[in-house]
Amino acid sequence: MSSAAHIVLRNVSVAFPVLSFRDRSLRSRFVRAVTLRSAGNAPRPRLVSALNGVDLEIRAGDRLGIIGANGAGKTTLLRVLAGIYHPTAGTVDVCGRCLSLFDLAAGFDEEATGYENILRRGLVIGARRTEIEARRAEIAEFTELGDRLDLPLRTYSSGMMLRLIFAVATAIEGEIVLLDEWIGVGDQQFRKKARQRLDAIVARAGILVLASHDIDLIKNTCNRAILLREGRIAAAGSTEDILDQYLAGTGEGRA
Ligand SMILES: Nc1ncnc2c1ncn2[C@@H]1O[C@H](COP(=O)(O)OP(=O)(O)OP(=O)(O)O)[C@@H](O)[C@H]1O
Repeated sequence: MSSAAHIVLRNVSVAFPVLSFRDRSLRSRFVRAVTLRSAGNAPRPRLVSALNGVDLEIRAGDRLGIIGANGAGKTTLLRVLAGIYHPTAGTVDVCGRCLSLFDLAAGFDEEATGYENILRRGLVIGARRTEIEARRAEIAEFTELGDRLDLPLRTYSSGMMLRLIFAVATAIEGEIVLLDEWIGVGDQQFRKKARQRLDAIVARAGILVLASHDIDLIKNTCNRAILLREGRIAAAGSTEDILDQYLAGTGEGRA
């Protein structure tokens, strides 16, 4: 796999327009219509800022941890890197094939069979149809779900569902792996198998970006980290330094 993978973000911001419940309600719309308010008086959405002026360069060999409190912008940043969100300002340059191992439920259809969902989910995480079809048998075997793969997804337990998600996610390779903290999946035996497979994927990837609240996971996986605070990069540096700053901010201190 090429080692030329890189990511450059310049001054990236993401803001979401949000209408309040009151502005969206049918009653409010009806009242506005009967009082003949002009379009100029239509409610303006409030903007929620999720990322603000983010500058970031990630090079081949980097294992970047993204840490920050709830709502700091971690998932939004992963989604920008995956091309799911386009920035409202700034530029994003991602060179290399991205494997998006987060947003676990995306692409699944409750009424479709396990086999059909293998294809759907594979396409969502960035694989080509031919690639998924070529690995179908291998993915099915890894799930250990046997004939149940012919049944609709709505009949699966949550553990079975996780097996399917994980098997698809880790059958495909990417130069850039985007991940959050969902690794603790399934029962004990499956978790061990899953962890080994994920480690192999991460080892082969040129770049890993891991967004997590799990300090040990970041410490054991990443060589660089950024601390996000209210959508901005508050600090960037070695994993050790950034975890120190994060834990000092939360008042937890280091173990
Ligand atoms: N679709 C959306 N519409 C409106 N606001 C959003 C949307 N997605 C995220 N936000 C807001 O953007 C900010 C960043 O959210 P994000 O999910 O990226 O944070 P996070 O760091 O991943 O949080 P957590 O650790 O809780 O998962 C939050 O204020 C959130 O409310």
